Amino acid sequence: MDASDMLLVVAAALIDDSGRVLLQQRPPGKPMAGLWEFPGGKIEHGESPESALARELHEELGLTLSVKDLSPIAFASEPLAGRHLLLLLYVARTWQGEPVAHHATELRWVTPVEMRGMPMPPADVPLVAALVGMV
Ligand SMILES: Nc1nc2c([nH]c(=O)n2[C@H]2C[C@H](O)[C@@H](COP(=O)(O)OP(=O)(O)OP(=O)(O)O)O2)c(=O)[nH]1
Repeated sequence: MDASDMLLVVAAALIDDSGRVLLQQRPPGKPMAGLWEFPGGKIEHGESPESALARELHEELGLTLSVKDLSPIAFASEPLAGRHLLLLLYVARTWQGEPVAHHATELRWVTPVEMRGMPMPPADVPLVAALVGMV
């Protein structure tokens, strides 16, 4: 597989003071509609993973984060729709603003244990397991 076949995606586990993580529900009409995901999206040409994630969190939730607020914790590697998804998961505990669902159907703060019972994309399953051990 050529590197250009890779779908490079960054996502964030935003963790609040009580150890809950913010998930968003994918809207109707998109692939995997209705599933719950970590906010984030594709890295665009010329961006670092961290600057892409800060941009996505601003576009999707209206939050402001500095790249130093983002710590890498896990990644997933999965075939997805004829390509190969590399999903890089970061955690953040500080940001500015209150999240607003600009793209998602709904936002929900959940504990990692509650997250296990929510329908998520296949790539997220091992990421949730990694979060359970660290939040
Ligand atoms: N943001 C996010 N994307 C995920 C997760 N798990 C997972 O498989 N993905 C996939 C779904 C998409 O194929 C891709 C994220 O790209 P995206 O959000 O920019 O793409 P999209 O399909 O929603 O929409 P578009 O930009 O192509 O219109 O990664 C996750 O937890 N968070």
